[in-house]
Amino acid sequence: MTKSNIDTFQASAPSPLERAGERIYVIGIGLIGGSMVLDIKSLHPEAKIYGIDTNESHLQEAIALGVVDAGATFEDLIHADFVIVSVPVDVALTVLPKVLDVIGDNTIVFEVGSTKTPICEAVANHPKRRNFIATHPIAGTEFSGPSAAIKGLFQGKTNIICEVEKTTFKLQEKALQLFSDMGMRIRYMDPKSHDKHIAYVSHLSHISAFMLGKTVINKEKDEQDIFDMAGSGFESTVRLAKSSPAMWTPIFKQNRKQVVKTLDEYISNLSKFKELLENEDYEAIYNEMQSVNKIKEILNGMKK
Ligand SMILES: NC(=O)c1ccc[n+]([C@@H]2O[C@H](COP(=O)([O-])OP(=O)(O)OC[C@H]3O[C@@H](n4cnc5c(N)ncnc54)[C@H](O)[C@@H]3O)[C@@H](O)[C@H]2O)c1
Ligand SMILES: O=C(O)C(=O)C[C@]1(C(=O)O)C=C[C@@H](O)C=C1
Repeated sequence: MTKSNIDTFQASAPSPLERAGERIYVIGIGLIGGSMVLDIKSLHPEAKIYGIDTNESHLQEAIALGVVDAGATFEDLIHADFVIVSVPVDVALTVLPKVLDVIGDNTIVFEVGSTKTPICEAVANHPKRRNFIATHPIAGTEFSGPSAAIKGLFQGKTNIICEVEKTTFKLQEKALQLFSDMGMRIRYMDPKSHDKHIAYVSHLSHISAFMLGKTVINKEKDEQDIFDMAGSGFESTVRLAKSSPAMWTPIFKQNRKQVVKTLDEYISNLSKFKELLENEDYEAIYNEMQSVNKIKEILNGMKK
C-alpha cells in the first residue's frame, strides 16, 4: 500500500492512550523528543513518561522541567507501550536495532530523524520490523536539548511517514492516532523521495544560513560595525545558523548525494545572479526576483 496524499487520520477505535498508565519511553530528550512527550503528557496525564539520554545533565534537566517522570535503561524497554527514538540520525542507526531487540510484541517504536533512507535500511531485516514506524515531523526550531522542548510544537504541522505498509496495521493505527491527537497532518512518502525533497526545503536552507553567517562573521573581523547594521532581515535569514552541528553533520553525511545536487543548483543560481549584476542587466535581475515572488502564494497555500 502506498498512500501519497495528505490525510487526516480517522481512528476506528478510541485513542489507545486512554488506557490508564501507558508507558512511554523517549530515547533522546531534546527538542523533538521532549516536545513529543510534553504533548503526550498534556493529552494523557495518566501516561508514565520515562527518559533515556546519554547526556546525564539532559536527563536531570528533563526530570526537573517535568518533561519526563523518571530515567530508565534499555532493559526497561520490555515494559514499553511506545518508544520514541529522537537522537541524531547517525545514533539512530545503532540505537534502533537495539530497541527492537528488547521490546515486546505489542510495543510501537517510532523515530523522528530528518533523513529516512538509511534509517529504514538499518531496520529492514530486523525480526521486529513490523513494530517500527519511520516518521519525520516537519516542525522544529534552531534550539536543542530538553529546555528547548515546546508543548504544541506539532500542531498543524505535517508528519511524513515512510513505508507505513511495513508496520503491523494495529500498531500503525495506534501511532497515527497519537500523531492526529497532537494535531499533525500525515503525508505518506517513500524514503528516497523524502530524502530528495527534504534536501531542497530543509537541508539546503540550513547550509545557506550557515554560509551566510560565515560570510558576515568573517567580514566582522575587519569591520566591527557590520553587526550594528544587521536588522531583522539578516536575523531571520541567518536564524538557522544557530542550529546544532551535532544534529546537522550526520544529516548532511547521510543525505550527501542529494545535498550536493541541491548545492550545485543553488550555486548555479547564485553565479547567474552575480553574472547579471556584473553585466548590469537590471531588467533580467528584476525578472528573476519577480518570478520568485510566487513563493508567497506557494507558502500561503501550504499553511491552509
Ligand atoms: N531540530 C529540529 O528542528 C528537528 C525537526 C525534526 C526532526 N528532527 C530530528 O529529531 C532528532 C532529534 O533532534 P533534536 O532537535 O531533538 O536534537 P537535540 O540535540 O535537541 O536532542 C537529541 C538528544 O539525543 C541525546 N542523545 C544523543 N546520543 C544519544 C544516545 N546514544 N542515546 C540516548 N540519547 C542520546 C542528546 O543528548 C540529546 O538530548 C534528530 O534525528 C533530528 O534529525 C529535528
Ligand atoms: O524551523 C526550524 O528551525 C527548523 O529547522 C525545522 C526543520 C526545517 O528545516 O524546517 C529542521 C529540520 C527538520 O528535520 C524539520 C524541520
